[in-house]
Amino acid sequence: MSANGVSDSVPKRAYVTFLAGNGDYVKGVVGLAKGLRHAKSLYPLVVAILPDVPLEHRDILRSQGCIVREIEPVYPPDNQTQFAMAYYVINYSKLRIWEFVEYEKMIYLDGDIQVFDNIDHLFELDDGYFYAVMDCFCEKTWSSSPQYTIGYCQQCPDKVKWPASMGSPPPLYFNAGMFVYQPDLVTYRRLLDTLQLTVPTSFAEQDFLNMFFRDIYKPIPPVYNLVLALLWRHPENIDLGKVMVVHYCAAGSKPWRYTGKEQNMEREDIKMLVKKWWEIYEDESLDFKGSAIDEPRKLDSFISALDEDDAVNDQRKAPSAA
Ligand SMILES: O=c1ccn([C@@H]2O[C@H](COP(=O)(O)OP(=O)(O)O[C@H]3O[C@H](CO)[C@H](O)[C@H](O)[C@H]3O)[C@@H](O)[C@H]2O)c(=O)[nH]1
Ligand SMILES: O[C@H]1[C@H](O)[C@@H](O)[C@H](O)[C@@H](O)[C@H]1O
Ligand SMILES: [Mn+2]
Repeated sequence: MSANGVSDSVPKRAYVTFLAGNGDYVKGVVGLAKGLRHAKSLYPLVVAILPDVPLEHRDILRSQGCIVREIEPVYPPDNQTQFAMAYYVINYSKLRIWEFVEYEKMIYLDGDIQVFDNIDHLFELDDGYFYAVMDCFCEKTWSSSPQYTIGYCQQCPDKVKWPASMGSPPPLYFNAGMFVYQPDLVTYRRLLDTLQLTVPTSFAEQDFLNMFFRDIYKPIPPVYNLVLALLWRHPENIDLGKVMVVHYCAAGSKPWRYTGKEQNMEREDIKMLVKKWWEIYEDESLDFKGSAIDEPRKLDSFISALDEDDAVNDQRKAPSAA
């Protein structure tokens, strides 16, 4: 038994997301915390936050039952950020989540993801691999890639075949908005060291993680991270009724900013998915009812303080030797 009465044999698992800045992504994280509760997930949501997240937002997250952990930003090598899309550069800080070794296994979810069904079973996947959903190369965000240029997508590799003249086809590439991984300090150090030797590329840490974990990457089905563009680019690969996790990553699809004006956003399936996100976000019955959970390190010192109190109490209760 550990000090807080939880059996040590229960595997230490948690969901984890990332939050930066004082903008409206905090809404996404609140929505995600409520979505995990709605799906009756057994594990908490840790929010790795950059120092620029304001106090009011941290309080909102704690009041929603999240475990808030401040992390230091991670920067790519000096003066080379111009190669990555500016908007994505802060995502290198995500690498800090490998440091969360008080958990044996974690599921990372972007703040613009919603979980509509319980996915706790993903924690049972074999150790030693990196699990994530294969991305799609068909949207304009990919327009500077060779894949996009020739119309090749790993979602339908036989439609436009990778020409032999271009060498072997690119290795499988995952979307880094959702993945199952094991925190580990050796890996953490290697990630940070390797980053300093790596020239940043368009999709920042997503490209980097793809390169780093290439040999142990195992694809999982798109039901665990529906990259919305799959709905119009590869509808034959998607059965919407079976989708458990939705990633509102397509341009104009963030539910808290949705106007319906951008391309594809007028689609009925998109309107339905945005509505479903709002239903969870606005459902007061999904608000956290317990008392705010402090970050683990502080909780540890709180527990040891309690233990000290117990020791004092025990002394008080102990019959006098005299
Ligand atoms: O101002 C911001 C911007 C981003 N984020 C966090 O960073 C995550 C990633 O940003 P987006 O979700 O907007 O990015 P995309 O989904 O379009 O990007 C994809 O490519 C990125 C490349 O850097 C990352 O890998 C990301 O996880 C992956 O889903 C957000 O969900 C959110 O958790 C913030 O907190 N504040
Ligand atoms: O991570 C990116 C991002 O999510 C984009 O919105 C999407 O178009 C890309 O396919 C993906 O690689
Ligand atoms: Mn995202």
